[in-house]
Amino acid sequence: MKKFTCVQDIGDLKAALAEAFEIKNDRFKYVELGRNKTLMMIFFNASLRTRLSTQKAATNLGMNVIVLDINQGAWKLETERGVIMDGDKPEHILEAIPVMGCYCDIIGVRSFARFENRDYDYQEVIINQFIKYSGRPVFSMEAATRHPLQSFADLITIEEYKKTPRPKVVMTWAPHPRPLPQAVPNSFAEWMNATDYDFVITHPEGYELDPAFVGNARVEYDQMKAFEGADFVYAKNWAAYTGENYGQILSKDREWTVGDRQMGVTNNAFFMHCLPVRRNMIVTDDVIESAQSIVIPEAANREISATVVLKRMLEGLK
Ligand SMILES: CCC[C@H](NC(=O)CCC(=O)O)C(=O)O
Ligand SMILES: NC(=O)OP(=O)(O)O
Repeated sequence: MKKFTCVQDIGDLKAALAEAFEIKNDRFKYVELGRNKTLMMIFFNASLRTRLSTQKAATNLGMNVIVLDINQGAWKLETERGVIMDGDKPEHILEAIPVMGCYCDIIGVRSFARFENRDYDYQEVIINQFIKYSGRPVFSMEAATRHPLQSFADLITIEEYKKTPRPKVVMTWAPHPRPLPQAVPNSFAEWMNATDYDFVITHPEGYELDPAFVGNARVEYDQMKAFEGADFVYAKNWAAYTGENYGQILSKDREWTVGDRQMGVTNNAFFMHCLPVRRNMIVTDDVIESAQSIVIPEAANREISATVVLKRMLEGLK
């Protein structure tokens, strides 16, 4: 595996799930694979789960780990080519990336959408520069349009908890005080569309995601109707994607906050969220603390999804 940025990069999902459950059964099984190999994790944005679970995954495989928070201690980076660098950025990313590649064997990158220009974000400029110039295998730790490590963990979790072969999975928008990226919902939709689940997306009008990610999913503007008979509810906020509204908040309607009212029409659905979550904006205290909430096992599976991806990258180095 030379890159991991999207569902296609993991290949056959059934094989990937089998590998995940094998590793979950013995997470140190491949501890020799990463001996004397170094993972470099580069964060342009904050993180808790990705930072900790990916570092744990690397140690499961016997790797050394270097973590760099680009905005704390490193030189401010110019990311645009052709800019006259007479401002407050002493280093260009096109030098920094190959230099970082000198000190490691595998690179993970977190770089959120900036919401300044939709084309810039959706062309994945930053992570694609790492893929092009680092000389190393690169995986996404959430980029501008996807979060594949999260989505792989979400799939593992649904497979562990589903009670029927083809569960009804509902991804619902929920209100948030800030404009959040479309990366998590895009990625979840991409992975759900790669399964044979009954997948539904529900959100207020104006929050339509990129059709390239929505695919064949059913879109329902009536949240209660969407929740009917659901086996899994996946809640997330995202800012508007369409046209001039890109990156904007169009609604903070707390009728969309997931509570007992909505969960009451489901098929005793499990509640999922990638975390961090704004309680009583996205979901009520009662729902996220209920027996149906699986947000903690979902977060725990981030170690497993990262271990599978790092294992495949290490195998590719041989
Ligand atoms: C894994 C999720 C990362 C990120 N979440 C946030 O930025 C939340 C920040 C906040 O709640 O203020 C997002 O929505 O993409
Ligand atoms: N779900 C997730 O990626 O969490 P962090 O942003 O804390 O890494």
